[in-house]
Amino acid sequence: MKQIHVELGNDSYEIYIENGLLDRAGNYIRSLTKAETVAIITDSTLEPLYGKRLERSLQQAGFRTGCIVIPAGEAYKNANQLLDIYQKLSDLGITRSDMIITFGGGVVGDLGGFAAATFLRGVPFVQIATSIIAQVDSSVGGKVAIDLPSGKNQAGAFYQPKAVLIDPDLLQTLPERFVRDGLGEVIKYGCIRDAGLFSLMETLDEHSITSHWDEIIETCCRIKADVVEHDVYDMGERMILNFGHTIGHAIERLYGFGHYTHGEGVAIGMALLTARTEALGLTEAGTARRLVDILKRYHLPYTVDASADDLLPYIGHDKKKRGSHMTLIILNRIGSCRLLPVELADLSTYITGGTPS
Ligand SMILES: NC(=O)c1ccc[n+]([C@@H]2O[C@H](COP(=O)([O-])OP(=O)(O)OC[C@H]3O[C@@H](n4cnc5c(N)ncnc54)[C@H](O)[C@@H]3O)[C@@H](O)[C@H]2O)c1
Ligand SMILES: O=C(O)C(=O)C[C@@H](O)[C@H](O)[C@H](O)COP(=O)(O)O
Ligand SMILES: [Zn+2]
Repeated sequence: MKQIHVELGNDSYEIYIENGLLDRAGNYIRSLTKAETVAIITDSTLEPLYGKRLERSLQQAGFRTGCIVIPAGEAYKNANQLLDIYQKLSDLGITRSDMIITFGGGVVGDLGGFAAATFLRGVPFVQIATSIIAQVDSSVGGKVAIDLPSGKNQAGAFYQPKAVLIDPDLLQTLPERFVRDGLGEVIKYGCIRDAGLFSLMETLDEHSITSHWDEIIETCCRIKADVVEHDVYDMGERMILNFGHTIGHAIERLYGFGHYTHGEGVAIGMALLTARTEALGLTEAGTARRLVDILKRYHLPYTVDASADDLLPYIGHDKKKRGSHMTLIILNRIGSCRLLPVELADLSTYITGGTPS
């Protein structure tokens, strides 16, 4: 069992990474709370696969359980589903001394976490992360949100979980497309902070990487915990976790949520921006090539059939926009990045669609 502490004062918590953890989740959660009732928020793919196992573990630990199932996919990370969850939490009689568990990928974690943050002005919650994106990124750090017609994650909160439970065994049922999707975020971690992780991924492929999940999940969670501990409210350093997201989020919104997965959008965003910053002499020569090569290796996209003019209206809603400037995250080289404040009028120098060039 691996345990990573996230030090955030009164909001501190532990990340537990352990194969088979799902069946022991009840005991872990019992050690955190005297709650009578636990509301599980999950999706329509996960509930039939694992719902009974999770409920059994919770009931054995003395909890009364209720399960709220949302339709699977990014298209449902929205206000309608949020209202539906509020109603069901109310029907279950959830109080502030009870507990919510988000059991799923990043969509369930973000949407269910936002419900936890806002229902009764806040009910404690635990993230049980089931996809690669959730196990390496979204379950840690307390960003919870829903999408709005104006763009990704446009309504949300910073609301930390009481614990994060990660069972890498669950990845065995994750569909291939979402394995690749998650690798988009793992490649991001290599780019921004860990040249060794990036090099390791250059020696593996989508099959051999499966025997490295524990190591990769731990590495990414440690980076994320460290970044979040320094800047929980995303005022500066935390923005590095947004590398590739400015263009990526605009692509997700432009094509309709769910057409491109989040990791696919981030992959294209990293490739396009890095090609541009390398051409401008801001990024070490050869970096964009290595990035495109690793995206090809894991069958991730790096081009988009859209222009800068298509993307710029959505980029205008990015949360890194402050007044008349936007902060971009650019690579110095693989493993090292920096924040680059750019006047909005100059954004088109950096933002492109099409193919990295
Ligand atoms: N809050 C954050 O810090 C943060 C970080 C990264 C991404 N995100 C958000 O996360 C979302 C993407 O996450 P995602 O890729 O996990 O999406 P997701 O939750 O939609 O999961 C992807 C698909 O895989 C299925 N699935 C998940 N785990 C499974 C398992 N073990 N077995 C079988 N099927 C499984 C889901 O049902 C879904 O169909 C986006 O909305 C993104 O914005 C948030
Ligand atoms: O935790 C963060 O901070 C991140 O930026 C992690 C990202 O991978 C994640 O996609 C996040 O939800 C994006 O946040 P947003 O503030 O751009 O909506
Ligand atoms: Zn992301």
